[in-house]
Amino acid sequence: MSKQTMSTGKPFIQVKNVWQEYGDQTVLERLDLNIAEGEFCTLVGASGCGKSTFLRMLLGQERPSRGEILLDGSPIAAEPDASRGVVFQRYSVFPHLSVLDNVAIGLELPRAPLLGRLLGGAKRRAREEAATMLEKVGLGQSLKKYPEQLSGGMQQRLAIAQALIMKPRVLLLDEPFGALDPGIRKDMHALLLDLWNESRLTVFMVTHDLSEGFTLGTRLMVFDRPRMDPHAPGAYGARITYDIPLNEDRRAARAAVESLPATVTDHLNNLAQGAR
Ligand SMILES: Nc1ncnc2c1ncn2[C@@H]1O[C@H](COP(=O)(O)OP(=O)(O)OP(=O)(O)O)[C@@H](O)[C@H]1O
Repeated sequence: MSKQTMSTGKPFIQVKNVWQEYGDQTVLERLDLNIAEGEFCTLVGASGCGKSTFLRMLLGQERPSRGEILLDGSPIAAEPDASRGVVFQRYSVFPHLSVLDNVAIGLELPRAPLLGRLLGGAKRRAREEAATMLEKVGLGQSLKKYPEQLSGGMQQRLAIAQALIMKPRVLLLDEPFGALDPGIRKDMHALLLDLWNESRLTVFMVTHDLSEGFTLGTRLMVFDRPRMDPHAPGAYGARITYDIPLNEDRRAARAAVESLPATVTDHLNNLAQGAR
């Protein structure tokens, strides 16, 4: 499927009347979404309105209290599996493994569950595959280093390589660049778009940076709590109050921000700032 003509066929992911409640706190309510394969969804909204909760449900780490999420027409697996990769804001790499081993281990463990590590030719192939992926994310010169010897941006490149080596169909990113300097973030945007452009990867990315959301996304989703009862703060959950399709062309995405009514952009900016 070309990224230029996002599929209009059967949705890849269907979110049907999904709610998430913890005790008497409703965090999310009535989420209804259809997502085509290859879409790049950016998720913004005030702190605590359930964006990470939504990602955890997509990952299969949590089940919705009500409703269902379908992937290719079937209920999403109840546990994380190789079809979905995840990158968090804080580096989730293994500190005691080299850069190369951090990526190769993802290939080795599932293929050799008893031994833990592959041997001989299979091991060599896994390491070659890992090295190629690391080259792609710009870490080809750092294969023997350890995570503590890498900068923050390099560690996030490593985390992305670790997720992508498993060839997931869905990549979940929870504020992956939140801890990085602005210059490094720009490099990371370019890297992520390159990786996305050359794959059918469907991306969900939480960000507190609205311009990042508009720059990267083909679709921007705003989480907000439109109803609030001061006497029962947990009574109502957040919903997706804006679901804005963005053009493939990045410049057009920027134009979309400019063409929004000022009241909408002000509201979105307030939400994004409230989230910091
Ligand atoms: N396992 C849980 N048990 C109880 N409450 C939870 C649980 N997970 C999340 N919550 C609550 O759900 C709400 C939403 O949390 P979540 O982390 O999804 O928000 P968020 O939009 O990602 O926030 P932020 O932008 O600050 O990361 C919060 O009030 C949080 O305390």
